[in-house]
Amino acid sequence: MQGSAFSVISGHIYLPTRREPMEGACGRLLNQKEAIAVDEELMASPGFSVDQLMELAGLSVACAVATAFPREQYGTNPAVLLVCGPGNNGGDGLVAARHLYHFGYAPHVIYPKANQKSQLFVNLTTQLAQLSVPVEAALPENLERYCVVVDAIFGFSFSGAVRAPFDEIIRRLSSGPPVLSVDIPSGWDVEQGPPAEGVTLQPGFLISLTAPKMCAAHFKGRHFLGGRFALNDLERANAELGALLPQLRQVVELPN
Ligand SMILES: NC(=O)C1=CN([C@@H]2O[C@H](COP(=O)(O)OP(=O)(O)OC[C@H]3O[C@@H](n4cnc5c(N)ncnc54)[C@H](O)[C@@H]3O)[C@@H](O)[C@H]2O)[C@H](O)CC1
Ligand SMILES: [K+]
Repeated sequence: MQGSAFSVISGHIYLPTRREPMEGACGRLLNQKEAIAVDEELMASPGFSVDQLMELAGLSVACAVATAFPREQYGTNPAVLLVCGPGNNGGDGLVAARHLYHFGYAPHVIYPKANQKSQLFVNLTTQLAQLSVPVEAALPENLERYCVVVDAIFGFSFSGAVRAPFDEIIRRLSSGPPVLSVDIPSGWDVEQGPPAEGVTLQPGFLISLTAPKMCAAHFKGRHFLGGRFALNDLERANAELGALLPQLRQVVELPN
C-alpha cells in the first residue's frame, strides 16, 4: 500500500498523523517482525503488562462488536460466538467475551486448546465461569443463531498451514454468520494475506490492534483500529486527528 498514514513517533509505535490522514489507506502496514516488535516495545519501556494490553485489546474488540452489531437490533439476548485460539489472540477473545456479557450480549466461547498453564488464561476462564458464560471445546452444530462470530483464533504469530482442530473450525466458519476477525483473519498469512489454495476465511469485519498488519491490504470489509494504548504520544496524535476522533474512544473505524 502506498502513502504511509502512520509514522513512528515513539520508538516502534506507529501512529496516524494529520498530514497523512487515514482516508483511502489503512496506514503503514506492519510486517510480522514489526508487529511482534511493537508488542515487545509496549511491554519494555512503558512497562505495560500482557494482562493490561490484553484487557485493552479485548475491550476494543467488544466495542467493535457493539458498534457493528448494535445490541438493540438483535432482540433481547443477542448471541455472539467467540472462537479462541491457543495464543494471545485467543486471550483477546476471552477478554472480549467478558465485556460483551457486561454490554448485554450473550457470549458463547469456544476454546479448543485451552491454556491451563498460564495464570492469566486460567483467570480469564474463571472470570467467564463466574458470569456463567459457557466455555466449550467444540464448535456448536447450529451457527445460525449467532449475530456474529468473533474470530480470535490466530494473530500475528501465525505461520504455515492451519493445523487441526482449527482447520475444520475455519472451514465451518467460512460459511455462516458474519465474522469479525481480531487482528488477523485466521488462516491468512500475516504478510501475504489469504492462502492461495484451500478454504479461506473472508471476514466482513476486522479489528486491527495497535496498527494494521500487511495482510489488511487484502481485506475489503469494515475495518476498525483498536488496542489504542494510552501513551502520551498516542494521545497527542489522536488530538491531531481532529475530525477523526472517535465518539467511542476505544475504537476508530478506518475508511476503505
Ligand atoms: N500490542 C498488541 O497489538 C497486542 C496484541 N495482542 C494479541 O496477541 C496476538 C499475538 O499473540 P501470540 O500469542 O504471539 O500469537 P497468536 O495468538 O497469533 O498464536 C500463537 C499460537 O498459535 C499457534 N499456531 C501458530 N501457527 C499455527 C498453525 N499454522 N496451525 C495451528 N496453530 C498455530 C502457536 O503454536 C501458538 O500456540 C496479536 O495478534 C493480538 O491479537 C495481545 O493481546 C496484547 C497486545
Ligand atoms: K484472528
